[in-house]
Amino acid sequence: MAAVTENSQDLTVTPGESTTTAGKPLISVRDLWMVFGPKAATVPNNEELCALSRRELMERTGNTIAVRDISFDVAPGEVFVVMGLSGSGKSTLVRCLTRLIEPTAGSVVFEGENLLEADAKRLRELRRHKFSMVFQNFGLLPHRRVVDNVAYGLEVRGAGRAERRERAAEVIELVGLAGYENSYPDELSGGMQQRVGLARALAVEPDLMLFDEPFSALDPLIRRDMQNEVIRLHRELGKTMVFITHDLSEALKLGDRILIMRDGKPVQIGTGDELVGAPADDYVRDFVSDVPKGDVLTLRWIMRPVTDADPADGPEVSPDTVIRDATRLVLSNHQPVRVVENGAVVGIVGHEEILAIVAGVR
Ligand SMILES: Nc1ncnc2c1ncn2[C@@H]1O[C@H](COP(=O)(O)OP(=O)(O)OP(=O)(O)O)[C@@H](O)[C@H]1O
Repeated sequence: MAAVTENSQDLTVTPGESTTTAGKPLISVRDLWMVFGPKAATVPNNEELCALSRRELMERTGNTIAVRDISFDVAPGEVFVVMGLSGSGKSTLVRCLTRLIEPTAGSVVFEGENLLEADAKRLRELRRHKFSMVFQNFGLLPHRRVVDNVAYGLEVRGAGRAERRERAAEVIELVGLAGYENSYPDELSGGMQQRVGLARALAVEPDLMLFDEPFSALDPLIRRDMQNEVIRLHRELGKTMVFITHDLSEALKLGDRILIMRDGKPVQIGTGDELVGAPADDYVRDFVSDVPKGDVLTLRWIMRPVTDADPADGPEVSPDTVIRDATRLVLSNHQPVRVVENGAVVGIVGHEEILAIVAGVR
C-alpha cells in the first residue's frame, strides 16, 4: 500500500494502515491500480517499470499508470472528495469504483461485496439500484422533458409510469425545480440543468452518489449555489458521496475527507484541517498555501499546553471551534481562553496564538 498520511479524530489511526474509517465502510478500496495500454497487468508487479516516469513508461511499454496503488475507505454518509490537477487520475479512480473502467489490480468492496468478482448481470443490478453519477456535462437527454429525464433511471429499472411520475415529482421539488417539469433541457440555464442531473441521480435512491466535477462548467455564483445545494441535500438525505474536483475551496467546503492525488498516486488523505494544518509534503503544502488558515483550522491546532500560571476561570471554548469563530472572543478578553473537552481543560488560547494565525506567521 502506498504511504498515505492521515490523522483524523474520527478514524482508526494505525500506522501503515491509516486509510480506514472507524465503523464499517460502505466502500473499501485496496491496492487499486489502473494501467492503460498493452500488457497492463504486468506493470503493477514490476518494480522497475513502476519506478519509471510517465513519459519513460509510455516510451518503453506504451502504458500509462492512471491510478497507482490506492487504498481508502468511505464511511456510510461520508462526503469523500478526490482532488488533484488535470491528469492526476481522479476520473479513472472513480470510474474504477463502479467498474465503468475495469481496474488492472486491487479490490473494491462495496457493502461487503467484492465488485471485481461481480458478473455482468450483478453489475447492471448494482448500477441501477445502488450507484448514481452526476456528470460535468450534465448528461441529459435533450429530447426528453425534465420529468422524463429525472425518471430515466427508474424507467431503466422497469418501474411503472405512475411510480416514476410520483418519485420524479418528489425529487424535482427537492432540488427546487417545481414548475419546470415539462421544460426541455435546452430551455434551462446550466445551473438548472445540473439540478436536473442531481434530481435524476437522487430519483433512484442510490446508496452511493458519484460526482465527476459536476460544477466545473458553471459560473462562480451558480457554482456556489450548487455547492450549497449539495450540502443541503447531504444534510437532509445523508447520502454517501464521492466527489471529484480540482478546486481546493470546493473540496474544503464539501469534503468530510479529501484524497489528494498526484500522477495517479495518493499523496494525502485527511480532513480539510489536516491537509491545511499538517500537509504531508511540499506538494500539498503548496496546494493549501493560499487557504486562510483561520477559516479552516480549529483551536485544537493552535492551543498551547496549560501551565500553572494560566487562569482557573474565564471563558471556555471547544477545541473544535474554528479559529475565525473564536477570534472575537479571545481578542476581547484580557486573559487567555480555556479550551475544554469532556469537562477537562486541554489547552489555552490567548492573543498570541490567534494573532500568529491572523498575521499568517504560524
Ligand atoms: N482511455 C485511456 N487510455 C489511455 N490513457 C488514459 C485513458 N484515460 C485516461 N488516461 C490517462 O490516465 C491519466 C489520468 O487521467 P484521468 O482522466 O483519470 O485524470 P483526471 O485527474 O480525471 O483529469 P481531468 O481533471 O483532466 O479529467 C492521464 O494521463 C490520462 O491521459
